Amino acid sequence: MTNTPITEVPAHLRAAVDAAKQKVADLHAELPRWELVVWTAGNVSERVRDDRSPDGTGDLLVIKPSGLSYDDITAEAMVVCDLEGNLVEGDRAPSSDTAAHAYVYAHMPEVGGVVHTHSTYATAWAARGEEIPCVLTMMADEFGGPVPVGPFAIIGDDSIGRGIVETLRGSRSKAVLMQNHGPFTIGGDAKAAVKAAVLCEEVARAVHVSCQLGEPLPIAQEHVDALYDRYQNVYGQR
Ligand SMILES: O=C(CO)[C@@H](O)[C@@H](O)COP(=O)(O)O
Repeated sequence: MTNTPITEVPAHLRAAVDAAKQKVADLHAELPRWELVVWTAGNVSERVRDDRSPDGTGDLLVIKPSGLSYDDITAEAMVVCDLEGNLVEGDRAPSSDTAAHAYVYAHMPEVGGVVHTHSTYATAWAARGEEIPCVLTMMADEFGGPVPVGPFAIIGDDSIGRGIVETLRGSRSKAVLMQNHGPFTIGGDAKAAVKAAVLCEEVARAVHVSCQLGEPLPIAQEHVDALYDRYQNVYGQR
């Protein structure tokens, strides 16, 4: 994605960026709350869409600064980057996973939020490079099938982001287990991506326990499809 560098938050995005900073700050508290992280090992971002750039090149992302303790996270501490991962606003370096988040936003226009954790059970499946089979109705509901594994990729360039996109593009899953690393999740906004991270860890744990007891039973594809359709289109308060 080539576009003129964004050197400051445009005036017409100021209010949306400030709202996203508060939302992303608040959502980081959910990571320790649901025991998805230790220390600072997780991050949440949200896209801020620029309607004046229909090709998405003016969109921004809001994410935490790298290494910031969850106890110290405030809206004011959040940083803003463009979709190439360049810092646009903030006085600290952005998350070390910013390039991955940015690559997802740049190549999956429907994605509005990205989360990365090292939650224990999902990371254990990632260490084995094994997808989580769709043997629970909760998996059919939220992921529409198995939780897939993405390629081994070293942090530092767009290879993690590329692996996430290659794995999730065309998949119903909102979660990918990056081999030997851990889960990344996506959603229509940051809250949906956090929910996917919470449910990914829950099903990773439940299926792991089931595997200790014996062979989990698969769910027929027709039932997976029906469960996914209901949950995505009917479930909850309308
Ligand atoms: O997994 C890694 C580094 O390998 C990161 O996700 C984790 O340490 C969190 O880094 P940030 O504090 O977001 O820079």
